[in-house]
Amino acid sequence: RSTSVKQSSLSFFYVIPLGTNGGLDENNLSSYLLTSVNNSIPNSAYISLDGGTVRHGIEIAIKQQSLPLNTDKEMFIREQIKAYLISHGHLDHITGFLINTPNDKSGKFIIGLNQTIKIIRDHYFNNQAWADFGSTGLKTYDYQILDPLSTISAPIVNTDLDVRIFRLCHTCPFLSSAFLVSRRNQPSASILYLGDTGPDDVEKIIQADNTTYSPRYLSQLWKEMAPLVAANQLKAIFIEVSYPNGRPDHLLFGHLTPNWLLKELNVLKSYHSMENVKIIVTHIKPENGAREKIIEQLSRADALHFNFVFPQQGQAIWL
Ligand SMILES: Nc1ncnc2c1ncn2[C@@H]1O[C@@H]2COP(=O)(O)O[C@H]2[C@H]1O
Repeated sequence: RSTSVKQSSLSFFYVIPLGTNGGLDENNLSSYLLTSVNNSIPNSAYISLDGGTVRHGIEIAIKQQSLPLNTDKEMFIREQIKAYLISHGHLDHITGFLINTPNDKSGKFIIGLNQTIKIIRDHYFNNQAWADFGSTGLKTYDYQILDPLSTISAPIVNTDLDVRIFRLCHTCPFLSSAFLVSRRNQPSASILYLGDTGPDDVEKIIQADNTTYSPRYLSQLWKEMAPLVAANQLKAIFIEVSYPNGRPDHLLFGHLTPNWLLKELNVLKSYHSMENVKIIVTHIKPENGAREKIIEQLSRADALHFNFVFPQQGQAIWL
């Protein structure tokens, strides 16, 4: 079973995976360039969803001809990546972005939850771990803090894209987030990018009186996505599967397996058929044939309701 991610006259978005794995290989960490497509031509203004591997991913993308062969990677980073949307502050989602900050062009925004921006300010841009390229220092970047309780999308400056944020649990109560990125201009369309997340049934906070509380952020997210799926506006969901089945729940560290992913996606499918939404599987931990196992585990009968895509570094995806 294969799902086409090739160019079509009906494409709304162009995605270049700069890094697809969940850790271990520093050359291939979570990062996805996204731009809108009009008349089959990708717009030159990209955003970066997470920033794990940046420069090396662009080199691979040029080799794969997902970017023109004469692309100058330095110029591309400076001129064509307009904003970094960071799902959470873990190093594997931000390290490539950080390393490239000294040569970046000013006037860009780092976009995320208040909690994520605080990690960047306090732990990276603190003149100890790294120079302060933020708004309190060298001012290369400004911070765009998004409110997860707002139902309105915010513009991403210098692009034709808008964004809305949602909270996720990644070892509760540590927060990660999901971005709903939408085209501002007609025809409208959206993609949903999730940072790391554990399953609702596993992510629990133990309270002071020893009772547990489950925020169930994924179930809230699926409820919000259902109308977009029904309207055929949601083109893709980028969601993680870090480990193959069999990983015990207490060793998930805030991640999903194929079984947990299917359990979550079936909640969304209970609202509407998912046949028109591509499910782009991110963040596989590159160990012990995990990728092959996960692909196999997501091809079983109960997975056939979903169009899974397994992205490869540098290989473009048209949505
Ligand atoms: N308790 C733990 N023991 C060992 N490894 C851990 C533990 N918690 C987190 N990790 C690892 O630290 C990583 C941080 O990034 P990830 O969440 O992608 O994946 C996490 C695991 O690989």
